[in-house]
Amino acid sequence: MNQAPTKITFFEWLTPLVASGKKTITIRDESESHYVPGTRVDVHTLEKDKYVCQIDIVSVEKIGFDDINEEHAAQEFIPLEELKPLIREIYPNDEDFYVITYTLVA
Ligand SMILES: CC(=O)Nc1ccn([C@H]2C[C@H](O)[C@@H](CO)O2)c(=O)n1
Repeated sequence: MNQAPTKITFFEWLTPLVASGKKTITIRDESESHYVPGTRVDVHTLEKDKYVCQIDIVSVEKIGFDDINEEHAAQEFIPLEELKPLIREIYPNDEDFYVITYTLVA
């Protein structure tokens, strides 16, 4: 049986939003969707693998690209008109994504 992942990376420029508790979701492709609700995960920067903080995974829910909306943007703490192009840039060929909801560990 596969183990639940214990680490997630974010672009360095996004990590202050995660560490402050302002950003409460991330939208990833299938390859990064295997987080398990109820587990605790270490946040690192993607670029330098620097430890940032810990988060608890709340839920992992499948979503289509076209269904990403203002509510997701608010939870991402990124304007929707920036969020959707960013996701397209990271994942140019995907239509199905996963909303990973988490809480910051104090
Ligand atoms: C390896 C990789 O893809 N890392 C990612 C992917 C996405 N993000 C952020 C960017 C947006 O806030 C959301 C939407 O995908 O997640 C990231 O920080 N690192």
